[in-house]
Amino acid sequence: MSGLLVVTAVPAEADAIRAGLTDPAVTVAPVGVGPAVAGAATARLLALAEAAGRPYRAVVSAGVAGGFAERVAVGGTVLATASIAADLGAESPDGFIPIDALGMPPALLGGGSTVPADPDLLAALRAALPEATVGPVLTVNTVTGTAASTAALSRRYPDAVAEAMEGYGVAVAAAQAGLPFAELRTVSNPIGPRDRGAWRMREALAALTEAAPALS
Ligand SMILES: O=C(O)c1cccc(C(=O)CC[C@H]2O[C@@H](n3cnc4c(=O)[nH]cnc43)[C@H](O)[C@@H]2O)c1
Repeated sequence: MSGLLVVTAVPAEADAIRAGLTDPAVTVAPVGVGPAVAGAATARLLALAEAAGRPYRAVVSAGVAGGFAERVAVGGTVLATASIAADLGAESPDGFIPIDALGMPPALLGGGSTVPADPDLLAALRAALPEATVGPVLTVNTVTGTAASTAALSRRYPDAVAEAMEGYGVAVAAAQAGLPFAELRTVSNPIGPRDRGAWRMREALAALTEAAPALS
């Protein structure tokens, strides 16, 4: 059995994690931005490792994220209790309806729009990162960029601590392979009106390096 597979979106996130890793059995793979490419690439990496007789033992989606300002500061670290596909569903005049509430047969929904973190893996990460903010992390296809959509998202997911773009896709790939999953994020920007210049990427990448020893 191989070690842990850590999936990031971009190479800068992978480099930051590698810089802090203490366990040589951890593989870090940058696979692209968004849940579709992240899910497909993770599934392929898991299948190749299994076919080679060296299956991974667990999967972590890791990288930077937007944080809900009242719950986590820029530069802070977040651990997901669940990864939620926040925009998977239907709009209606009465508001957003999550895919789970559309009346589809359960077999068509996979795990639904919420994939909980593996309890043991999450407990190990929490023990190693006691300062981390813990709560649901949303997966979005579109970076939230207005005050109105931030407020709407916050109303729909009042416990959510952060949003990113890959966690749910990676989680579904891990679940299909029967592997434990967790999501670890560091906050590069507050969720809110778009201000790309205010993203603190360097600070968030440094926090990823600091958190990396927890990945073992
Ligand atoms: O400049 C942009 O608007 C932009 C749009 C998409 C991706 C990026 C990246 O730099 C990719 C990195 C990665 O960052 C995660 N991330 C960071 N902050 C947020 C956020 O506020 N909302 C959603 N995702 C965020 C995400 O996982 C990207 O893959 C730049």
